[in-house]
Amino acid sequence: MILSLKDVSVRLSGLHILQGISFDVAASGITVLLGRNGVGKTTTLRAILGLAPATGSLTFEGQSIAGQRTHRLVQSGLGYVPEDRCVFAGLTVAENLRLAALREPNYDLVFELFPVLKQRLSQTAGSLSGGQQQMLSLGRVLLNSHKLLLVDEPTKGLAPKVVTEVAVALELVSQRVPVLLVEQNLAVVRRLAADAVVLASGRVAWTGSATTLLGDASLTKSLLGVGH
Ligand SMILES: Nc1ncnc2c1ncn2[C@@H]1O[C@H](COP(=O)(O)OP(=O)(O)OP(=O)(O)O)[C@@H](O)[C@H]1O
Repeated sequence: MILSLKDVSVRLSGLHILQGISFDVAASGITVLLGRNGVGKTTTLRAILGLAPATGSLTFEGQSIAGQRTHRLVQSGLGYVPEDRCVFAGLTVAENLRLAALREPNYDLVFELFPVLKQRLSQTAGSLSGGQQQMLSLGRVLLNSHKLLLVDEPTKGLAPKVVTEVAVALELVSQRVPVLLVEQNLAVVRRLAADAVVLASGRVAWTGSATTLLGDASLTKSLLGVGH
């Protein structure tokens, strides 16, 4: 495992959003974090990154990271792709990438994974399709070497064909770097995820293989409230 949470709690505005959650993230492939709307998935990612005030134990590569400042966590190898596709709409693809680049950016990797970005370097990011913007968002993080990526709902609001493109992109990314993925689209989860963690009412309600979870219709319905 690369990341471990033990008894992590978060209170926001007096509400006990995460109530002592524990789970591990595998050192390779994709671990998917699931749960109904508002259950605390984004808050979990924010707690890992030091962006939400958490108590409990957080261990990254065997070292405690509880209470560490966000910039230190990023320096030590945590990458974050937030839900809102943080691209600068008025800047070109090349400019977006240049702004994200730290020491020794790996443009070759980004262009190998997402050739479309190389073809559209001089196009403004705002005029890219939703899927292309998501690839730019992932590309901006992948320019710099990370040991674990936290990716929040990358397929949200995308058309079905584009969802598949982003899923393929994530699959390629996960061959290079492990990913903790928040994803609501169960077809994407089925395609990508080896391990699943389900949150419910601020707690971990289930952990196991995504295939097992999605293969059990009544479990999926009771945990996620959806049939499939
Ligand atoms: N800064 C905040 N102050 C107060 N409450 C908050 C704050 N941020 C989030 N919350 C609440 O915490 C709960 C969990 O939110 P969070 O965004 O983590 O859920 P989520 O599982 O990612 O939801 P979704 O699937 O809808 O994106 C929600 O009820 C939300 O309203």
